Amino acid sequence: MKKALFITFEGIDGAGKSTHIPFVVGLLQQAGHKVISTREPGGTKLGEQLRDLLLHQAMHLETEALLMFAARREHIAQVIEPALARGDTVVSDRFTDASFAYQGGGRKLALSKLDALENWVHPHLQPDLTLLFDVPLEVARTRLDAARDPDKFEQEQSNFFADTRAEYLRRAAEFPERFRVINSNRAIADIQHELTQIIASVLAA
Ligand SMILES: Nc1ncnc2c1ncn2[C@@H]1O[C@H](COP(=O)(O)OP(=O)(O)O)[C@@H](O)[C@H]1O
Ligand SMILES: Cc1cn([C@H]2C[C@H](O)[C@@H](COP(=O)(O)OP(=O)(O)O)O2)c(=O)[nH]c1=O
Repeated sequence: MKKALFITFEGIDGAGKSTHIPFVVGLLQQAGHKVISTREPGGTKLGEQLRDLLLHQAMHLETEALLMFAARREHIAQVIEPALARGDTVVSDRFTDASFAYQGGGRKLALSKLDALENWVHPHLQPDLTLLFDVPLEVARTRLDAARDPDKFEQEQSNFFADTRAEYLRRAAEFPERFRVINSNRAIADIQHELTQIIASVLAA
């Protein structure tokens, strides 16, 4: 049986990660994996209700962090762990690195509090591979302006995204064994070429 993988997609809003998820899911399926594609915040009925609050309702930054992890707890229990236990591969549009980047980097919640939540909610679960889509802020902003109405996070100022991006890159340097940083300021075909190589090397490992 194929080894079940847990793969996460990360990046600031507008970096292009959602664009590439179907492509990577296709690569994994071609390699014989059954793939569960999911997202955070969300992925469960309760999680999607929490997502709606998180993306549209102003709240204290600690409430925001706690609700992100509450949604994650449900997501792990109902979706991620059962899928991995069945031998399915899980692809998630964001996971805990997003809490460190947005609530920690962007909003300045103490990283020690996020460490505590992570150790509580998933002490033994980490992604096998985290694809970090990295672009300059102005590129992300231009893409978002052209694409959609902004939610609560997407309305933040550029210094918020500079700090969010910096925390993502700091974590990529801290956990090089699972992170791959992808220069997302390129043609989609070039990014797909790199993704094909990364997935091939992970599947061969
Ligand atoms: N490499 C790219 N070059 C040009 N436009 C892109 C690229 N990647 C994504 N886009 C466009 O940018 C917008 C945001 O992409 P999306 O994948 O939704 O970003 P994210 O999920 O990271 O917020 C979309 O309109 C998408 O078509
Ligand atoms: C998972 C997670 C997401 N977020 C934020 C990042 C995004 O701005 C937002 C929703 O993520 P996302 O699904 O990437 O938004 P979209 O579909 O609009 O591209 O939630 C956090 O702040 N902390 C978290 O832990």
